[in-house]
Amino acid sequence: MDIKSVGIVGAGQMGNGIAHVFALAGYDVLLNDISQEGLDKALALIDRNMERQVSRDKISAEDKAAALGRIRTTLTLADLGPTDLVIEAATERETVKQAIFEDLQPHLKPETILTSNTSSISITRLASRTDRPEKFMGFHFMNPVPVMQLVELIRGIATDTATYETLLAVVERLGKTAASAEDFPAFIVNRILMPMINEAVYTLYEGVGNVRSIDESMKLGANHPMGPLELADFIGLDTCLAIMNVLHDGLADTKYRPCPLLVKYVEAGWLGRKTSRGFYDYRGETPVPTR
Ligand SMILES: CC(=O)CC(=O)SCCNC(=O)CCNC(=O)[C@H](O)C(C)(C)COP(=O)(O)OP(=O)(O)OC[C@H]1O[C@@H](n2cnc3c(N)ncnc32)[C@H](O)[C@@H]1OP(=O)(O)O
Ligand SMILES: NC(=O)C1=CN([C@@H]2O[C@H](COP(=O)(O)OP(=O)(O)OC[C@H]3O[C@@H](n4cnc5c(N)ncnc54)[C@H](OP(=O)(O)O)[C@@H]3O)[C@@H](O)[C@H]2O)C=CC1
Repeated sequence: MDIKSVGIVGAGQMGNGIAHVFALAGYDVLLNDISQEGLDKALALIDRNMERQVSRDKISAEDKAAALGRIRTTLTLADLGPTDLVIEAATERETVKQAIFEDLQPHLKPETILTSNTSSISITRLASRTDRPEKFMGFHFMNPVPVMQLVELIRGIATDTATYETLLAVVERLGKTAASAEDFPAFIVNRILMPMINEAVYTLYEGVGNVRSIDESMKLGANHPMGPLELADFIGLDTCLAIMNVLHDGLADTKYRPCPLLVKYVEAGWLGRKTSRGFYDYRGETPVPTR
């Protein structure tokens, strides 16, 4: 199938990044969210991130203007009905995602491919609640989307080959690299990355190190571009906890037990960069460790 238009549900950090790369690759993009403020913020961020690419000669000012012209926004989910491909990038909660697919379904063309950018949730289970499990896939972009090369492609048990091949061609047109993962909790990247982040929070919880020493150790001692706690704040602590819960529930192994300190930060509403406070406090000029 030739994909020309893309509907994106959820205009958070992933939704805006996904809209950014699809628009630059020439797709017509329709971005949906439940709040107008969310949509306005996403458009402003896309503009700023594209401007950075212009200033670094990655794209031309004409490319930027054309891409921005291809992005439309809507608060009405049903408006995504005529698009060829839908990418759900709303909050990492299964009930939220299921409700979106249920509400969207009556408005879709029969041939529209449905995908979720979920970090961890079963694709087979999400697909089984729709009218098209054979045209449903996990389409997992990495954060920040304009920079990260990888896209994980996850087939549910019922996904057909044509759908997989269509998405493979889309990834190629985006100039990114696809990796196929089987549909087990958190797939490949987060199966490996999230237990490391959770272990970093245990290292903090048990007093082995403080926020700064843990992050410095992994940056300077293991050459990670960001320390694990800085990265957790960047991803969102609510998302990190949701992924750990999916691993813990889905694999029934205590080694995936979310650190109680991670739970406490989420309970406090300290979700990382997006709420200006997490393992670091971002409200001042420079981030200040909270422990
Ligand atoms: C949770 C999940 O389900 C899965 C996940 O996504 S897990 C998270 C995966 N992501 C990571 O692990 C990210 C780890 N961090 C990094 O790789 C780096 O810190 C980083 C790329 C984010 C920033 O790198 P940096 O060197 O500190 O910053 P900076 O020099 O400003 O940026 C590097 C490049 O990225 C670009 N960039 C950064 N953020 C950008 C954005 N949002 N949009 C466009 N470009 C961006 C910059 O323009 C710059 O480009 P050039 O090298 O071409 O000049
Ligand atoms: N953060 C990351 O590093 C990565 C995240 N992901 C996955 O991407 C998805 C989105 O994550 P992320 O962008 O970080 O999360 P954010 O919290 O930044 O954004 C989620 C967005 O979805 C909106 N939303 C919530 N419910 C609905 C709904 N019913 N309809 C439309 N929009 C809705 C939220 O609005 P409001 O704020 O008003 O609630 C918010 O704007 C998750 O599944 C996550 O696991 C995948 C790869 C990396």
